[in-house]
Amino acid sequence: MSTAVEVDGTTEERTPPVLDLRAVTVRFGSVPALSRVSLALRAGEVTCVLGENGSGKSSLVAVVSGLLRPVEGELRLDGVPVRFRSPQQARSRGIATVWQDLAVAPLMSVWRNFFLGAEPTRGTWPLRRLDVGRAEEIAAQAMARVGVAGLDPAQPASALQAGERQCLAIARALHFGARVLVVDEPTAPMTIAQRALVLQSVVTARDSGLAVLFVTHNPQYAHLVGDRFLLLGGGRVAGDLTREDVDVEDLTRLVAGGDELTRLGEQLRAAHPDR
Ligand SMILES: Nc1ncnc2c1ncn2[C@@H]1O[C@H](COP(=O)(O)OP(=O)(O)OP(=O)(O)O)[C@@H](O)[C@H]1O
Repeated sequence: MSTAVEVDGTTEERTPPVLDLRAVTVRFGSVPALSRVSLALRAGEVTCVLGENGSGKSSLVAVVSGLLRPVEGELRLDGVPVRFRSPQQARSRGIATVWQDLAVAPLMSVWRNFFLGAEPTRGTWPLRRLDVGRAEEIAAQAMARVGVAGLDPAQPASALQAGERQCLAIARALHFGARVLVVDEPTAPMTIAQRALVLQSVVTARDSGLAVLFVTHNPQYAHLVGDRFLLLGGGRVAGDLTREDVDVEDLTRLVAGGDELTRLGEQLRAAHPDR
């Protein structure tokens, strides 16, 4: 089912969101980390979240991933209100998160990290055995799909570079049928080649029909892959723009004016202290 919306006087068909945040508020004590943030994530679309430190990006990731529960507002999955009690629950509903400080089990092989308990087996009980060959083949194919070709799946995960680790998590999400992919880009230094790998795998996920939420500090990277841009300032939505609204220079200017975004958020809060 799709809905028709008016865009510049023309009627455009838009699919309904997979995941919809409606006026979500999150507080830490009396500090509002997010204030009435709304956001619709659609299949085959990358939504980039941008904002300076403390603007609420991690809180937004935590809400979507089931780590934080909003005090106000709601999440809807396929139009139905949901309340995730844990990241496991969000994951079981098809929301895969690639955390900023993503951990891998460094001494375990790449394929073990890929399956993490969901390994393929062969034979029937009581002779059921782990099918290592098949597991390696699937992991290697899944990694190649996100742009990491020719990888030895038997090597320890510690041999992977930072971007490849993120790709491993994205490859898992694709293989296990996630519908929403949340990528919180690491702020730690990464080579351009590693960043490019992550961006490429975000595009692969989008082209495979996932709804992608991509959190980044970098407007250039955002503009390379984003269909929509959510600008946060002081926990509020300070801008919700599409590719048609902004070119990369506009986006860079808006994000570089992070202080302005924060001030705007504070002004909005002062104007509506009850919200
Ligand atoms: N665990 C916490 N306890 C108290 N306040 C918190 C906590 N986590 C975040 N905050 C506050 O909530 C607000 C939003 O923080 P958040 O970490 O979501 O921003 P961010 O945009 O992800 O920042 P960064 O880019 O530095 O990670 C900030 O004012 C922050 O100080």
